[in-house]
Amino acid sequence: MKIQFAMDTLTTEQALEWASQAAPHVDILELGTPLIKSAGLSAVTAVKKAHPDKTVFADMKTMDAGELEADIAFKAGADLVTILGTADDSTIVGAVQAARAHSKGIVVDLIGVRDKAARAREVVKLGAEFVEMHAGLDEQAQEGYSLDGLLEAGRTAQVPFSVAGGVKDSSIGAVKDAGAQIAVAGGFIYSANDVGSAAKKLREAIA
Ligand SMILES: O=C([C@H](O)CO)[C@H](O)[C@H](O)COP(=O)(O)O
Repeated sequence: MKIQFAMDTLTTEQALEWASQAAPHVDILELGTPLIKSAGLSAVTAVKKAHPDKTVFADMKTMDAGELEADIAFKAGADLVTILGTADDSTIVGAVQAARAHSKGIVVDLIGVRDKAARAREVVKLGAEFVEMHAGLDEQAQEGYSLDGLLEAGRTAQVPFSVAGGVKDSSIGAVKDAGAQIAVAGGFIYSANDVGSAAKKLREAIA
């Protein structure tokens, strides 16, 4: 299973610092939505330039104009770009067209989708590379939140998936056992005193 580091920060400088600390232990470097909104797509270009060997993931969370938004992210250096699962099918199809033109991939983020397993099957048929079973930061803050619902959706969907929603060293094993291709971790890594050690801890937990 691959590990994706979600860098939810507001500056390119911070992202570059975190990326260099975590890079030896992760496979995918994600530019979080707040970072892209704050710094722009030049942040994607900077991270790809610093880490050409890593898969660079632009968390655009696009809801409309799929082809246009995916195209500008790929041109900036992204290898994978997210479209929201709540978007119209035509938005996803447009984004997939852009991905094919660049020989890159579209990931459909299922944040806010009630029946994630059913929508996962639909969007993979539309050409998504994989889906992200995702509970966002606001959902995670609610009382009683757990990863279990995401893992169950992944198990039943029968399509390639990642899991994002507060993954940490104590839960990454369950993500692997559920059959995920990728575990996404943001806060667990970037909130640690030592970003590199936190990323290493995740890798060791699934070794
Ligand atoms: O996508 C995310 C969120 O919507 C804010 O942009 C996070 O990057 C994703 O949830 C992973 O971060 P953690 O939940 O902190 O592990």
